[in-house]
Amino acid sequence: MAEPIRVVVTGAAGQIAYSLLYMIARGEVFGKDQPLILHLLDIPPMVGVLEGVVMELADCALPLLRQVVPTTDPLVGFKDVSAAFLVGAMPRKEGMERKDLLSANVKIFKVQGEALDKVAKKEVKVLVVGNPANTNAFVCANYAPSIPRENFSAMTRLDQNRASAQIATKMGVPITSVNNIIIWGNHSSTQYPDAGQGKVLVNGQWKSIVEAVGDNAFLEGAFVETVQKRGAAVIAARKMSSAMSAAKAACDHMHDWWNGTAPGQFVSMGVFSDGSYGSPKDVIFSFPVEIKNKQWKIVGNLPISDFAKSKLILTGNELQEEKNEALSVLDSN
Ligand SMILES: NC(=O)C1=CN([C@@H]2O[C@H](COP(=O)(O)OP(=O)(O)OC[C@H]3O[C@@H](n4cnc5c(N)ncnc54)[C@H](O)[C@@H]3O)[C@@H](O)[C@H]2O)C=CC1
Ligand SMILES: O=C(O)CCC(=O)C(=O)O
Repeated sequence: MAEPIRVVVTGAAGQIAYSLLYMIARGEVFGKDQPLILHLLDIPPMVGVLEGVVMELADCALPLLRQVVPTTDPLVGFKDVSAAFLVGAMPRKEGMERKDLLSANVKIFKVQGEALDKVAKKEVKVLVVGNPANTNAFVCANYAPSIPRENFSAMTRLDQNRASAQIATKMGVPITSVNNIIIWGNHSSTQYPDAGQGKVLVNGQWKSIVEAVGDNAFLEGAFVETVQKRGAAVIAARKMSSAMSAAKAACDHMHDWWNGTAPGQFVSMGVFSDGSYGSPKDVIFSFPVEIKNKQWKIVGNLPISDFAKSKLILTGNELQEEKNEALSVLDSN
């Protein structure tokens, strides 16, 4: 069997981590033959809860889990890690937009970027889940200059999964019969869920979603809005934000980064923009990517409708504004 790798989950005493840790430790991300040392990072007031999580992980009796390292010190939490799930942050409450969390949360990602820079493996893959995820990932990368920028990403996979589930329901097919739906831009209500390149398996044949659904008003209206507002709908219903589905999406994201995407299939990830598709450069923008040998590549030359272009501009502008605001918060500290 391979040597164990070290994987850190921040916000390890929180609700997403409660589902996420189990999925990782079962081997659902890095493989069923990859032993793991899990680092659990949270803040001092959560030490008691963290102890409970450590007890439960032991009681799960998981064969791949070789050691658990609970800590409140980022320099211990990030030491020698190969993969980092940055979940720990303040979640929004009903009535807030995710960007309302900016001033509180960007400071966390500055400290964590600095710690990653000092003690993580240089090839570490970093997935930012804590909101506002795109801008937090931007901040984290900026404070970790010795780690390649390509190693930082933000999670829009939950939005992709939500969008695929909407289409599967509409078409009455299993979720495995839907692929290549794209989430463009920010993990916020300006994101653009785009079914334009998507495919659906109907009666044994892969067809374009646009043709199979045959309802543009739906694809440009209710479908987009449902996905954009799904996080808020879950908060309104549960009085807490999405957790089980967020944990599953984080596993999907890191799994595909680690293991690659199937030929012809792409997934959505927030990554540093190179200006593709008219997006602003140097913000963390969600694009369709293909992954090989643990390296992602933006899928190029996809046809984009005028409707889609206008949506991409909107979400790109928001990311540019968030980036400026984050930089001014950090400057004033
Ligand atoms: N990108 C996405 O699709 C999604 C993002 N989220 C975001 O994920 C974040 C976490 O959500 P939940 O687990 O539900 O929240 P939670 O409140 O249950 O847990 C957050 C945990 O982070 C810890 N924490 C706070 N500051 C920390 C720091 N500096 N270092 C380490 N840990 C720290 C807290 O003590 C707490 O244990 C929120 O920002 C939420 O908005 C949630 C769902 C989906
Ligand atoms: O919506 C939020 O602010 C928290 C959870 C989240 O990001 C989501 O469910 O998409």
